[in-house]
Amino acid sequence: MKVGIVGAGMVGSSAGYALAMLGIVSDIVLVDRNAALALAQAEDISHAVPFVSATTVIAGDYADLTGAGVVILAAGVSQKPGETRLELLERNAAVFRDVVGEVLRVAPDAILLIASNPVDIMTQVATRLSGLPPQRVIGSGTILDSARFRSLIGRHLGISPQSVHAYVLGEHGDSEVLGWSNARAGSVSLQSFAEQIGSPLTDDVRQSIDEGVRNAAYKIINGKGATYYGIGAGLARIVKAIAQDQRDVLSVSIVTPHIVDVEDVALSVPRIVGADGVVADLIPELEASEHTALGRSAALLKERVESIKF
Ligand SMILES: NC(=O)C1=CN([C@@H]2O[C@H](COP(=O)(O)OP(=O)(O)OC[C@H]3O[C@@H](n4cnc5c(N)ncnc54)[C@H](O)[C@@H]3O)[C@@H](O)[C@H]2O)C=CC1
Ligand SMILES: CC(=O)C(=O)O
Repeated sequence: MKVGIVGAGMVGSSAGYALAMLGIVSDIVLVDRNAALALAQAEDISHAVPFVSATTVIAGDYADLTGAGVVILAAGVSQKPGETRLELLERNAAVFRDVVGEVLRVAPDAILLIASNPVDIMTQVATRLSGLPPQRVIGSGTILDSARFRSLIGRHLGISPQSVHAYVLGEHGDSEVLGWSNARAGSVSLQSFAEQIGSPLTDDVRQSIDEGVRNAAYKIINGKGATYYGIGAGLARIVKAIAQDQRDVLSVSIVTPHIVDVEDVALSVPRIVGADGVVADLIPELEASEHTALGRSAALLKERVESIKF
């Protein structure tokens, strides 16, 4: 499969690097309005390829995306220290008005994989601009937040994050909802396992994990200006599910007809991802407080998406 990446900055190039390291696609094409940057990133990534895979990595123009199975959209501006994701909306919506049409002109059958922030709203913008079915316009959503959640739970319990099954729901942003009530260590409820090993999930522990997940991006951006390795790996993980028709359960964002009391809003719940994009949703049973918080998150996103013209 050929994968296109529009936006060859930190996120786009990290996704390209992660994909090249996985070695699961034949071709990666990087496109950026800064052609020199795209070329430099492609060259650099291609020099890592001989160590692990045979993926061809080039820089190109939109025409070079012809035949792509997936196109990642990581173009636009990113947060400055202290800035929220939602503050990027108008600028990145303007970028998508140019980019989405260009991509579809040459790759009408591609699944669009959205990374640019605010990712849920950009997913809804891309869905509307493209006219594609929502299942084929997938935002990375809370895949990164779920990884952060699993990582912090795993650390607390002393088990691998891959053995923690836990999802962050709703917005990829400040209103996100950590799904504590559904979280599992292996097949055991988190609370039960934590008590068995004498490391209970006290209110303080939960609070500290919640803050660690919710504020991760702010802390990293303060420290090094941007986040990119985590989302790069997350995007590669979604491409793998599509390229290999894996039907993996991943928390990703698509326009969802109905969630809590909100209609037609893009946000994340666990969904099954395969060759045709999102194949089905796994709407979790939530505790009352989580259900209310998910409704608030959905309503906030809906209000913001209705505030922009596209
Ligand atoms: N979904 C997620 O979990 C995450 C999303 N992000 C978001 O990803 C986006 C990219 O972030 P970075 O790579 O750090 O930014 P960056 O500034 O390093 O890269 C953005 C690239 O987009 C290019 N670009 C801008 N307008 C363009 C256009 N019209 N056509 C083609 N290329 C264009 C720029 O030349 C630049 O190279 C941001 O919106 C950021 O907030 C960042 C981290 C995590
Ligand atoms: C920047 C961003 O969206 C993140 O790292 O979560």
